Amino acid sequence: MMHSLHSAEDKRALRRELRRRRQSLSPREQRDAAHRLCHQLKRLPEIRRTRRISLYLPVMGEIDPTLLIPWLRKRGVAVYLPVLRPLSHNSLWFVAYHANTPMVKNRFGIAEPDTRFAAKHQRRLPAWALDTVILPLVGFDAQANRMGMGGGFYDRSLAFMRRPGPKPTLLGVAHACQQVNALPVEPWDIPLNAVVSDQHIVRPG
Ligand SMILES: Nc1nc2c(c(=O)[nH]1)N(C=O)[C@@H](CNc1ccc(C(=O)N[C@@H](CCC(=O)O)C(=O)O)cc1)CN2
Ligand SMILES: Nc1ncnc2c1ncn2[C@@H]1O[C@H](COP(=O)(O)OP(=O)(O)OP(=O)(O)O)[C@@H](O)[C@H]1O
Repeated sequence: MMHSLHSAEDKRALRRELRRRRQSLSPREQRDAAHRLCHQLKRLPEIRRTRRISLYLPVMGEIDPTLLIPWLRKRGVAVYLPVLRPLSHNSLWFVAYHANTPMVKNRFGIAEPDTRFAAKHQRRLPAWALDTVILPLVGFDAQANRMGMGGGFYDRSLAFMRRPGPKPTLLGVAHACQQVNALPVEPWDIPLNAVVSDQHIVRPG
């Protein structure tokens, strides 16, 4: 693998390679990874005390965090999904997700709760109102640095983390095969509290 990423071109190439890696996992490997991830997550103190958590519906080989939902429901935890904000460039809202939530496809083809419904029922929150955010990662390193899809969606939505005030726990999740030696840290990157894979938990520092 590459030792350093000096250009945007290198970063794009690495993102492409890591996306290819997770997409080449078999359905069986995906299923096993999802179960192992769920097991790792349930052990985390941050998850055991969460009341409002956002996760995501997996696409294109992303590790599946949704096996956690029944366990969260039993504990009375409110579950949210990211929704693209219509009038705010590349940032996210978080909308309550239930079995009967009306869903629509966003411009990337990812199912998300219908915001018209969410607005009416006041079930739409900015990230600061959550206590845990589960982020889908394309790549991560041993320092828990992250690489996402490249849209800056989570970084923009979490920019408030730099200011005083309430701060959710940020947990990146990924397949173990998405780990690399080192990722470049960009000025806008918001640090994670941990990265959780199907095989281990990585904390920064
Ligand atoms: N499951 C899931 N949901 C998520 C994210 C995610 O990474 N995974 N996001 C995390 O940010 C947000 C959506 N961000 C995304 C950013 C880029 C692409 C994407 O597929 N881009 C295409 C090319 C762009 C296009 O189609 O116009 C690509 O890279 O091939 C998808 C989602 C919110 N929801
Ligand atoms: N807080 C911010 N304000 C303005 N632009 C931002 C902010 N955060 C990130 N960006 C922009 O978003 C773009 C994508 O950033 P980057 O490549 O780090 O995405 P990513 O972290 O992989 O994606 P994501 O956050 O969606 O998982 C960059 O061009 C960056 O300038």
